[in-house]
Amino acid sequence: ATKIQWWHAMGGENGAKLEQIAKGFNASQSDYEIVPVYKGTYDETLTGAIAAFRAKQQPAIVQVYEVGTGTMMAAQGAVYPVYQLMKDEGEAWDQSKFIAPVVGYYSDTSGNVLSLPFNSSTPIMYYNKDVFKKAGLDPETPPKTWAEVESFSRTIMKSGAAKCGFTSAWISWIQTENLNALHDKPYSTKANGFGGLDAEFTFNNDLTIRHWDNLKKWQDEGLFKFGGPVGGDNAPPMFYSQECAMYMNSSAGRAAVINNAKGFKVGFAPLPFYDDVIKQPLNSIIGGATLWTLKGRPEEEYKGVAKFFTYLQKPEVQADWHQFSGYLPITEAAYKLGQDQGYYEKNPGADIGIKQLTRVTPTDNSKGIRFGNYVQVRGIIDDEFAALLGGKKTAKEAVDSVVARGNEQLRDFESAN
Ligand SMILES: O=P(O)(O)OC[C@H](O)CO
Repeated sequence: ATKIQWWHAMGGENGAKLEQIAKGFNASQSDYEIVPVYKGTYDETLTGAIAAFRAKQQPAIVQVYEVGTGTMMAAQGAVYPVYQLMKDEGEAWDQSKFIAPVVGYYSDTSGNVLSLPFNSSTPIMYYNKDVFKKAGLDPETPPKTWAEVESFSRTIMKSGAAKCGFTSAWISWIQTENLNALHDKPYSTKANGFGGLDAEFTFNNDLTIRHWDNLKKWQDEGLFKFGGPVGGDNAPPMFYSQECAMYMNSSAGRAAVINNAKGFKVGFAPLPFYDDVIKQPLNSIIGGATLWTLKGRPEEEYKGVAKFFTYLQKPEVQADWHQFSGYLPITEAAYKLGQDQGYYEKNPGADIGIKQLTRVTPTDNSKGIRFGNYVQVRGIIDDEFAALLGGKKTAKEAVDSVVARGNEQLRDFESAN
């Protein structure tokens, strides 16, 4: 069989499941063998794939997180657009199968989806129902607003039910990018970067500054515990050990929550918002990743890639992956299959992400973001957030600095492309 490398960034429960999916495809035919290779975090996987391409060592398939989309789209000589691949290899391709927010996020200016949607997510809030009960809070009523997150956290701590109110993974994705989308604030000019490489960041607005300032104050009071840079790997254990009562992370944290949050009941809720800024928050934006096909591999591999991509779109494969991991059902058929199976009734909260993502028609501010060099910008966000938490900068200084340094990255990318 022709071997086809699939570089990916899925560790833990979801990584094991991804390997099963590859095995499922390999067992379904004998011409091709998909070989999954774990390359570390999303930024390590993307950086590694770019280096490999330059060295002519690239895999046929690489999983790239949503914020790497701008970089991949600009790398025209390196990527083989999925719609083109499927056409060339005679495989069926119908973009209307995918849910609208996914198509919107991954289409080029002509409306073509360039990479295969595979694992789209959106951030949600997980909370410990037992701790809520112990603190005298209603376990069926999670906080809706940031004011409630603050007051519930204080109640929880004062009652001794838990040591910390809340933690969060991904300060960049959840507490900065999604924060602005939910409140209908532009993240940059040019429709959050969808309108061109000459976009400039503008998210150093009152909302971001106020929120970062609150996070610093809440940290100092002990209500909030920082989960660490990049994805915030320290956040999940603080929730599993019942140290923090609430926890914001990707909907795809679900599999690990189910596996690790032992001995207490978990509730699922939408992300909180500031109700004096917006009465009803907009949709959250998607995260997770898509599968990009890279050029320059032997011709026979591409037929196998196309067949594998057809396999991944099967409703039963997609629904199984979604239900196991917490990634969204990214095709309408996979969502419907789950409904017909009674999955959402049997698993309350499993559809929080999809509902939050599709609750309104997205505006230019909530459709997503698209920038080059965004791996670097995420690094700058983490740097400046650390400076804020360490008391070296005020929230305004930190956020202004992210925007100034981030804009340098955008200008570098613009001149190189
Ligand atoms: O944890 P994931 O896979 O849902 O991804 C989270 C963010 O989208 C990464 O940018």
